[in-house]
Amino acid sequence: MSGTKQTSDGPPAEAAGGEVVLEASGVKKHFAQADGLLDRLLGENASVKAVDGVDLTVHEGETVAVVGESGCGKSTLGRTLLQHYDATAGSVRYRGTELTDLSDREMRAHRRNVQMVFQDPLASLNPRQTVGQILKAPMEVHGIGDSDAERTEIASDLLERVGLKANQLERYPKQFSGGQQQRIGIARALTLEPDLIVADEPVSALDVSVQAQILNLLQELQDELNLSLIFITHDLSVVRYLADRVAVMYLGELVETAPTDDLFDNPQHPYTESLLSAVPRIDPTARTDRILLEGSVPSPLHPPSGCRFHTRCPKVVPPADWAGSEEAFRRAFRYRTRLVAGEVDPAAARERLRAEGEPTDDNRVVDHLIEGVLGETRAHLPADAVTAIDEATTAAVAGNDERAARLVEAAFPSPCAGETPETVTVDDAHTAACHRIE
Ligand SMILES: Nc1ncnc2c1ncn2[C@@H]1O[C@H](COP(=O)(O)OP(=O)(O)OP(=O)(O)O)[C@@H](O)[C@H]1O
Repeated sequence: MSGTKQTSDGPPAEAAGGEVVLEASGVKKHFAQADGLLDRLLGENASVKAVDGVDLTVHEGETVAVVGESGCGKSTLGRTLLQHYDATAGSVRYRGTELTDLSDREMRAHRRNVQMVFQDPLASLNPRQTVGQILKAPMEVHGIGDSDAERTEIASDLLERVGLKANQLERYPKQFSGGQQQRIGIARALTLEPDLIVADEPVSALDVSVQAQILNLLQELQDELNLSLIFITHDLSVVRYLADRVAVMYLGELVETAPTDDLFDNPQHPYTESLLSAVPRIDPTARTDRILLEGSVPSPLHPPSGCRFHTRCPKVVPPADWAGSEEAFRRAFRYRTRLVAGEVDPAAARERLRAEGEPTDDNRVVDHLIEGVLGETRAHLPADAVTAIDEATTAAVAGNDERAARLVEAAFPSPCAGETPETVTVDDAHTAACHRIE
């Protein structure tokens, strides 16, 4: 469509209902950290790659949900977009102005445009201040209202707007329930009339019974004030009716971004599929089997090569010359991942055999380990794959973990481990980064 602004990860501005408010491109936030005693002694620092090259665009009046498991980098992304953290690399533009270049004075003035609502409302409110003081403090800093009386009036209006009573201004945060405290947190975020709010897990610390009320409040305020909202959550089930678009984050990167209905109806990335499989469906015929991911998010100190999700992906791609079935490859690949991560434990296997009164010689331990992971799949693997697994497991049982890792890496290569997937446009504003997508 001519004259319509098309952004890399988002829908055309007109389709999204407004101009671009925030545009992040290639944003990284790395935290310096000495990796271990040896590294510290050698002066070598690894960095925690909490956010590692994110493109994200938010339009006026739009809600973009950022979802992913704990530790994927969602909060760090939110704080970096708001410049609470300096970006390690990349660009963050607010209504066309590059934020990473602003002077301290310019940044102070900019801060009123963007605000944050936090997960733990009580921890984010000063316990020694009354609600009135909490709401009026930012107004004083930014010169809003000509007098204390005027600021008190604005604070009273705000309190009523978030569903509390104006006469509660003199109370302290701990005199309120969790849901009410979050209403105060939201009122505080609104004091400076921002354009954009980043809400970081705003309901996950609240009782289920009040979560919907707070979500409804956010939505009402957003409609009323034409706010843009970045909604950070680990729980995809809360975003379906709240978000216009969803960005799925895994280990510092966005793996899929799509309009909400598209993402729910036509997920492309196996990580998105696994998150969606955990979302309860109202329509039982639409039920999909739960995909259980093994383990937790790997450390962002040393993220996996290639596609960062490959160590947990249920759909890892076999090499072109693989002679067996995809399913057999994936079982073998899972074994590779565990051997490489040092998670195959010969001592524990020997102990189990002993407890069951079985022989505990090395050959028996090797068989027991392979049996535990591969089961009947072993019979469906090509002969050279079986040989590689036997040799690698024998090396692990002999204590040579490095050789074990080398053997399985050579026997079970995958493009997912070897090459970083490109971000592909699936459909209009729907993008995903996975080797399975052409
Ligand atoms: N200040 C910091 N210094 C070092 N590492 C950090 C820092 N802040 C976050 N991290 C690390 O960065 C990674 C991403 O953390 P982040 O809190 O952004 O993830 P998240 O997806 O928001 O998870 P959660 O929902 O648990 O907060 C984690 O491994 C975390 O330990």
